[in-house]
Amino acid sequence: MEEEEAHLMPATPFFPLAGLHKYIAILLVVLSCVLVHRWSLRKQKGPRPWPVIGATVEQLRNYHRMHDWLVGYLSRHNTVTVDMPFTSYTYIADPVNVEHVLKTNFTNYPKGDVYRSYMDVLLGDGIFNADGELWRKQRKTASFEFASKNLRDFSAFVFREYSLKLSGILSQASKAGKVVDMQELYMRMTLDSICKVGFGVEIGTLSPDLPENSFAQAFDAANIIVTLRFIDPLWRVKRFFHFGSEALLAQSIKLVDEFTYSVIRRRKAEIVEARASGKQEKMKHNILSRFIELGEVGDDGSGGCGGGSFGDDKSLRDVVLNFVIAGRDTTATTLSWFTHMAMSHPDVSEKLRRELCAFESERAREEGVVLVPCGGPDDDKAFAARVAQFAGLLTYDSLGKLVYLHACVTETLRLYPAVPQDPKGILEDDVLPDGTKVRAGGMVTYVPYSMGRMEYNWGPDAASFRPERWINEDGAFRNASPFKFTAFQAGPRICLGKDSAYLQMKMALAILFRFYSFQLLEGHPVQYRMMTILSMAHGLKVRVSRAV
Ligand code: HEM
Repeated sequence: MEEEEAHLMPATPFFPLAGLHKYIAILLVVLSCVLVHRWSLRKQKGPRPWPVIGATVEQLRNYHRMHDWLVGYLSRHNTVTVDMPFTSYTYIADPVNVEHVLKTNFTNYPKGDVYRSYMDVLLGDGIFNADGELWRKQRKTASFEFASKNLRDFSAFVFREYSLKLSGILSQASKAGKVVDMQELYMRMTLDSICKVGFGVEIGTLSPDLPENSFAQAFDAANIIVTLRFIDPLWRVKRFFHFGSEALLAQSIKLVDEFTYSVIRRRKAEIVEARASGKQEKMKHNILSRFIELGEVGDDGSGGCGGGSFGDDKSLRDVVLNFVIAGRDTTATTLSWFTHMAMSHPDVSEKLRRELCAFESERAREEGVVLVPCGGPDDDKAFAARVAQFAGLLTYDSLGKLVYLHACVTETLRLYPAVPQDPKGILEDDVLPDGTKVRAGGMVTYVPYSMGRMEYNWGPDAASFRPERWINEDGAFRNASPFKFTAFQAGPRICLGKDSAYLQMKMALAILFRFYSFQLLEGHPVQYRMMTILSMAHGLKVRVSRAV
C-alpha cells in the first residue's frame, strides 16, 4: 500500500498542489511586510520611501529642481523626512524648529562627520567644515579681523574701485551692443575683491580683456560634484576607481590648489619682504595674515614657527578656499538674482532709480560737489567722470541711507538665498519643538529657499517679490527674526561677513542701477544649478544700456 502511494506521489517539487502551503506562507509574509511598511508610513511627512533605497529614486528624478521639490513638501508639512539608503534627512522650515537647531540645542547639531566626509576634499579643515575647538579658533581669529574699522574702510575703498572697473566694462559693452553674462562679471568682481581684501593679493580677473579664469571654472566644477555626493550612493566607489565625476573632481581640485598655494606664497613673500625692509608695521592686516601669524605664535600663544595648527600651508589653503567660497560665490549669486528681479519687475527698478537719483543730488549738496553733465551717448569721458563722481559719494555711512536698495537686496535673499539649504549632523537623538523625532547619525537641514516661500512664514504674498515688506510706516528698514529670515544663518555660527556683503552689494548696485538699464537676452533660460550655492545654471545673459 505504501509502495502504491509512493508511486502516486509526484517526483517533481513543481506539482501544483503538494507545495501549495509553502507558496501561501511566502505570500502571507510578503503581504504582511507590505502592510507593516504601509502602516509605518501612515505618518510619513515627505516622499514615500522604499525598502533599502529609501526615497533615492524620487530625489534623483527631482535633483535638478530639488529646492522647488522641497517647497512642495514643506508647504504641506513644515517638517519633512526623506529616507536615504544609509541615513535620513530631516528638512525644517518652521522658525521655532530652526531656532532649536541653530541656537537652543546648538551643540547637538554640528556640521558632523557625514557633511565633513562629503566636503573635506574642497573645504578641508576650514571654518565652514569645522566643529568644536578647530571651529572656535577660526571664528575668533576671523571675528577679530571683521570687527576692525581698518578692514571696513579698506573694503569700502576696494569695493568702490572694483565696482568702477565693472562699470567701465559695461559702458564699453553698451556702446558695442555686446551681450554680457552678468553672473560671470559679478563672480570676477567678487573674486578679485575677496583676494584683495581678505588676502592682500591683486589677481585682476576683472581687467577689461577679461582673462581666462581657470581657477573659477575648476572651483565651480568641484563645488557641483561635492554637492552631488549628498545623493549619489556610489560616489565612494567612483572615487576608489578614479572614475566619472570623481575623476573630474580630483582634476579640478588640483587646479584649485595650484591657485590657492600661489596666493599663499605671494602673501608670505610680501611679509618676508616687509620684515626685511623694516616696513612690517605699515603692512595692512587681513584674514590671511592673521592666520599666518596665528600659526607662527602657536595656538596657545607659546611662540615658535609653525607651532600652531595654522602653521602649515595646507591649513592656510583651507582658510583661503573657505573665504573664497564665503566671499565670492554668495555675493555674486545674490547680485545676479537681484539683477534678474530688477529686470523682471520694472516698477521696482524705476523706484530704485528714483531713490538713487535723489540720493545723488542730496549727497552732492551735502559735500558741496557740482555734478558734471553726463555728456552725449558717445562721450565716454564725461560719462565715466560722472560715474566716478557718484561713486565718490558712496561711503559706508552714506550707503545706510539707501533704504529701498537695502530692502531690494534683502527681498532678493529671502526668495533666492545664496545658501539654499544648510545641513547639520545630529549627535544624539532629539525631539524638535514640533514633536518630530530625529535620530543620532542622521541630518537635519534648515532650508532658507523654502522658508522664504512659505505662507505660514510670510503671509499670502510669500512668493511675490515685494521689497516694500521690509519697510515700516516711518520709511525705515524693518528687520525680521534671523530664525525666520535665515539667508545668513543664525545663532553662534551666523555669517561673519554679512555687513561686508551688504557693503559690497550696495556699492556695486547703486552704481549699476543709477547709470545702466538691463534687459534679459531673448530666450535666455534663468534656472538655478544644484550646488551648495544658488548660482544660475546658464549665467545671466543681458544687454546693457546707459541710463542717464
Ligand atoms: C550675500 C552674501 C552672503 C550670504 C547670503 C552668506 C550666508 C552665509 C551662511 C548661510 C552661512 C552659514 C554656512 C554654514 O553653516 O555652512 C555663512 C557663514 C559664513 N560666512 Fe557668509 N554669507 C555671505 C557673504 C559672506 C562674506 C562676503 C563673507 C566674508 C568675506 C562671509 C563669511 C562667512 C563666514 C566666515 C562664515 C562661517 C561662520 C561660521 O561657521 O562660524 N560671508 N554665510
